[in-house]
Order: sequence, then C-alpha cells, then structure tokens
Amino acid sequence: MEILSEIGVLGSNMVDDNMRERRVKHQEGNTLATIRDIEKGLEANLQECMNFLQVLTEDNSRKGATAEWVSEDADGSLELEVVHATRPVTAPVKPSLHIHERLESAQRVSYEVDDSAVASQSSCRNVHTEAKKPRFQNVVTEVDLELDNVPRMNKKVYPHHDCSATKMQPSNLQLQLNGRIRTWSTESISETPNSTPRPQSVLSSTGSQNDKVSVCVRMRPFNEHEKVCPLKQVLCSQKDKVIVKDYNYLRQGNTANTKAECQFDVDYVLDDSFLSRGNRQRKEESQRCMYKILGKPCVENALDGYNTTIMAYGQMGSGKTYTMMGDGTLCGRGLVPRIVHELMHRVHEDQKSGACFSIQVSYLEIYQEKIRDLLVEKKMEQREEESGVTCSFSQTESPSAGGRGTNFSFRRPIKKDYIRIREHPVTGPSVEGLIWKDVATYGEMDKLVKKGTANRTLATNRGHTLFTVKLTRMQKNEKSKGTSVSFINLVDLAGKNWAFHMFNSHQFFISIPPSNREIINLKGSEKMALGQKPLVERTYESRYINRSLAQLNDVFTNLSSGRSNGKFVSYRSSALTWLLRESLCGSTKTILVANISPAEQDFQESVHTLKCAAKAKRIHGPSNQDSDTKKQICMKMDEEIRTLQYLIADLTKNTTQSSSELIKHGKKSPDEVEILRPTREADGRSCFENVFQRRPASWR
Ligand SMILES: Nc1ncnc2c1ncn2[C@@H]1O[C@H](COP(=O)(O)OP(=O)(O)OP(=O)(O)O)[C@@H](O)[C@H]1O
Repeated sequence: MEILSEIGVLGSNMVDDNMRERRVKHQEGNTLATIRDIEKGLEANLQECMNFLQVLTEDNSRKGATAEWVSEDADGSLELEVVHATRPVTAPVKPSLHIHERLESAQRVSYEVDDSAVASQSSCRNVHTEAKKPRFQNVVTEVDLELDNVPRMNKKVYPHHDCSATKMQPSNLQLQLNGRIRTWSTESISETPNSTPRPQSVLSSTGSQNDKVSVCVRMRPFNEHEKVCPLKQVLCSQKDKVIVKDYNYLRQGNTANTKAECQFDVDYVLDDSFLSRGNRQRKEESQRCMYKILGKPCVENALDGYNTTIMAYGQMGSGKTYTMMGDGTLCGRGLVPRIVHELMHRVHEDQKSGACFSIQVSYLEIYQEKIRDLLVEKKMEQREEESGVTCSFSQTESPSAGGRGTNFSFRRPIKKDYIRIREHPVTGPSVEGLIWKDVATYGEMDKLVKKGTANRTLATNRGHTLFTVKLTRMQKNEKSKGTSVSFINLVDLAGKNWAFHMFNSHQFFISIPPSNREIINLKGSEKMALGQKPLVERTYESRYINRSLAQLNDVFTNLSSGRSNGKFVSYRSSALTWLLRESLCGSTKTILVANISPAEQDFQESVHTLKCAAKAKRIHGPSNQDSDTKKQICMKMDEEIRTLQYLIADLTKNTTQSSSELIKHGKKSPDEVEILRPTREADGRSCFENVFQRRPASWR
C-alpha cells in the first residue's frame, strides 16, 4: 500500500525530497526504479524517456529479473512488465506514445517521427491495482506512464512489431502544437522551451468558428467502493476523444454487426481517473487545469462584453458539483470560486486604470420544475418552522455517489418561495423578482455563493442550480457612451440517479438493497404506508430531473440537426430549457462539461452522457453572415436613435421657446399657452410620425 500511495505522486514535480528518499529506502536491495528515476524519464523528452525505459528493462534483466512487453491493447499501447524475484512491477505505456514495436530487454527502440507531431511534454498517470496477479507474492503495482504530445509513430513505415532499428532523431521532435490543445496539466509538466505554445482554452480551440457549444469531458477518479471491487475501466481518454472500449457491452451480448469500439470526439478531455482522491496536489492541479481551460476564457469573454455559459452535465455522483463548486477545500476549489475570484481581481485592476464596473449576482434553483431564489434573506429552516413542513431521512448510499451522501434532510420549500419565469419580448426569458445582489469584493461574492448553497432544497444536488454573474461596464469615453452588460451563467445540472431507474429497470433493481426491493411492486400509497416516504420523494425528484434533462437532450437533438429544416424547438417545455434558451440558441458562447465515471457499473450512463455531449457539440451558432447582418442592423438602429434624440431636443426647444416668446411679447397669456399645448404636442407627434414614415423599410 505504501508503494501504491507513493507511486500516486509520480509525475508531479511537487514530489518532495523526503518522498524520493523514502522510496529509495523502500527499494533497498531491489532493482526497481525510484521515483527519481521515473521522474527523470518523464521530465525528459521522448528519447530520454525511451532510454530510461530501456535501462529499466536491461537493469532488471541483468539483476535476475525478467522484463518484457507483455501485452498490447486495442489502442496500440504496450505494457511493460518487469518481474523481479521478489517484487514485480507492471508498467504499461499508454496510448499516446503509440509504440508499434515490441521492446524487449536488450532490444533497440525503433520508430520514426511524424512531422506534424508534437513533442517534448510528458506527464504521468498512475493507476493502482492491488493483487491483480496472484502468482506474485509481493506487491503488483501498475505505473501508468503517459507521454502526452509525443510524436506519433508512422504506422506505414514501421508496421506492428517491426523491429528494424532506426534511431530516432531528436531533432525531428517538432516543438509545436498541431492545432488542438491536448495537454494534460501545464503545472505538472516541467517548463518546455519557449517555442512550445501553452495550452489554450476550449473556447479558442480549433473547430468550426460557428461551433456554438464547446464540449469538455471530465472523468472522475474511482471511488473507494469501485477501488475495492474489481471493476474495470471501460472508457479510455485520448487527447480530444473518449473511446468506449467494449461497445458490444452496450448491446448486451448482441455481437452481430456491432463495433468493438466507439469513439466520441470532443474539444477537451480531462481524465482524472488515475487520481487518488486523497492526493491534494494532483487534485489542485486538475482543478486548476479545468479553470485554465474553461474558466479563464470565460472571464475574458465577460470582460470583452460577451455572454458565456458553463454547464456541468452527467449522472449522479459523476463530479458535476466538484467541477463547478469544488469540494469545499481551498485546493479543490471548483470553477465558480475561481472564476469569481479572477473576475473580481480583473475588475479591480481595470478600475485602477479608470474603468467603471458594477457586478451583480443571482443564484437560483430549479427544483421539481419550480424556481427558487437562493439569495433570499430568510433561511429555509425559519420558513419550515413557520409552515411546519419538514421531514428528514437517510439515504441508502448510491452506488455511484462516490461514497458520500449517506444522510441528508429533505426540506420542502413553501409555496411563496417559488418565483416565475416571464418572457420579455426583447430580452427573452427572465425570472420575475429574482434578487440581484451587488458585490464589490470577492469576500462578498463568496459569502453569497455559500449562502445560496446552504439554502438549496437538499444537501445533495436534487435540483438544477444557476449562478449568474452580471457584469456592467460603464463606458465613459466620448466615442461610446452608455453601458455594456455581459453575463456569466454557471449551471450545475442535477444528475440522474438509481432511484428513478429502480422502478424501471431490472439492472438497477438488483443494485438496490434487498430490503427495499419489495416496494417496487407496491402502489404509491402503499409505499408511503411502508414508511418509504423518502424513497418515494426521491423517485418523484428523479422523475422531474430526468424529464427536464430529457427535454434538454431533445433541444440538443433539434438544434444539432439544424433548425433550418423547419423543426420547432420547444424551449418552454421545461423551466431549465426555457432559462437556458439564450445559452443554447442566442449569442452566448456555451461550454458543456460532460462528467463521466470511469467505472464499469456506470457504463450505460456514461455513454448516454457522451452521446448527449456529442449532440451538443454539433450545435452551430449563428453564421458570420448572420452576425454581419446583425452588426448592420445595430448600426442603423444607432443612427435612428441619434436622429430621434436630435428631433426630440429640437422640438422641446421650439415648444418651450415659442411658448415663452408668446407670453413675453404679450401675444398670449400663460393660460392660453397651456390650452394650446395639446395642439403643439399633436404637431410634434405628427412630425415624429412623418419621420417614422420616411424610415427605410429595412429599419422597421
Ligand atoms: N475530478 C475529481 N477529482 C476528485 N474527486 C472527485 C472528482 N469528481 C468527483 N469527485 C468526488 O466524487 C464525489 C461525487 O462528486 P459530486 O458530488 O461532485 O457529484 P455530482 O455529479 O455533483 O453528484 P450529484 O448529482 O448527486 O450532485 C465527491 O466526493 C467528489 O469529491
């Protein structure tokens, strides 16, 4: 176990010397690599890394161990197994290395570098398994070395298992990224030469300029329950793809005409499945990486006056709240606190240079299709006491809930808590009476986030939450006076859960405790009578959640198939899609974070999430042509406003002038002028109407 936990920090340049030494001591008398050795290999370029692996192999072989590449995955990765008399180690080299030759102890590595390839950065991923191979008495450790952005081998020149020796030319390692950014955490990687571009954001990743929704997939680590059970990892991430290893599994044994693998192309994949949950440093790296890729560009966008929406989608317990909010610790802060922090910082910086901003936030929850403001002053508990509606229950642990969420209380909100969505003809859907709190500092914003989170109907996320930051910039310069407003919408969607499926599928039936199974055959009232109220409540919640998520999915389907084919997109069928309408079809840039679980038991849900994400990725925003037309319309409208302002000013001046002149010259008394006012105003109106009539048709 000690080895396992130590190996867990490999690849991180945050391993301290103590750890290194401990590891060395631990290896005393053995021939295995120390952390230092492995790091050396990882931090070096491909050539050095390969040398390192070779040395490791030879070294072990010299000292009586046998070493060989033992297996090859479908994705082309090879597994190196080093077996020592007392301590075996399995070190699989992961897909992105793409070695297509069999490497044995004294054999030379041969490969050729593809010119368009990228190089030099490396990182390490670690998967831990215990006692996988019973033939070894001692520890079996899997060290999963992944070298990101290393050159792809040229398959044509060097087919599989061709061992013709061609030495790799390090000069061939092109220090350039080929378009898309697929780098694992920059923090974990040793500094690369200046010529190597830094990772970019999802928003700026390649792909069609008209892509409305960018999709990022995040795979959570195995939880304690999954680590204990011998569950296999069925999804594998590869740069901007997620590969479903055993697609036939989906078909439940129906192997005819099915693909063995299925792949989903997205914009970015963050695979945390190798993370050990207790490892704070890797956790922070991962969260920071998520922020760099998604959060930072979102702040930039807002400061530039554009709207951005980030939504986390996935099954229950897949890490949505972790992605959006974090785990409550400083190192594990999620997107919301990090975005808010950066935004406040940037606004303060800009204010120093004379810019004028105001920031307001709102926080709401959609629970069972009803909307609640989470920033209301009065606490829920007080209201419950007043209304007398409250109940608490304990939840049997969900298999996918990540070993948490055992007890929570259900607090039914009272009717007056609910607010309604209204459709504004110009600004679109808005929530009536939603509180917008002014914030000036990060502390204030943080307090509001915490308050809102505490005000949620349930301790766990059984409703969708929408945290919105409204940034108003007051333009002071002569050229562009007025204000520009931008929104950052941060949406934590509720996840599907087993309670819903329990009533619908046999598979989930067997996953619930036997004591609860008999209630499936009972009617609602009987279930209540059995004291299963909490379970029934959860089922109702799940129904609402699943219905609204299904509607969101429908909207994705309709939008991805192109609205041009005349399909009506029904946004108003659920509160969620209605509120997100602007994010899905308006000018807002949207990022969908599809949270998935690496475990076999969540396979179906993960694939469902990936399918939904793939649909969202196909949604196209307004074309450049459209935006050009919009620009022209805006310019014309600006012109029109200026003309009207001029006319109003002119008319007011004339009216007051002529009235005062009439009084002054004694031609009319003030009373007579007052009587004449309606006639003058009517004249003014007709003048306006004339102007309106003369407007070009395109203005109307
Ligand atoms: N990338 C990750 N790294 C480390 N821990 C994670 C990660 N993703 C999720 N977890 C952990 O998994 C557990 C479940 O995550 P979380 O509560 O965010 O799921 P969720 O999808 O929001 O669930 P629900 O739908 O019930 O709200 C938490 O304990 C969380 O800390």
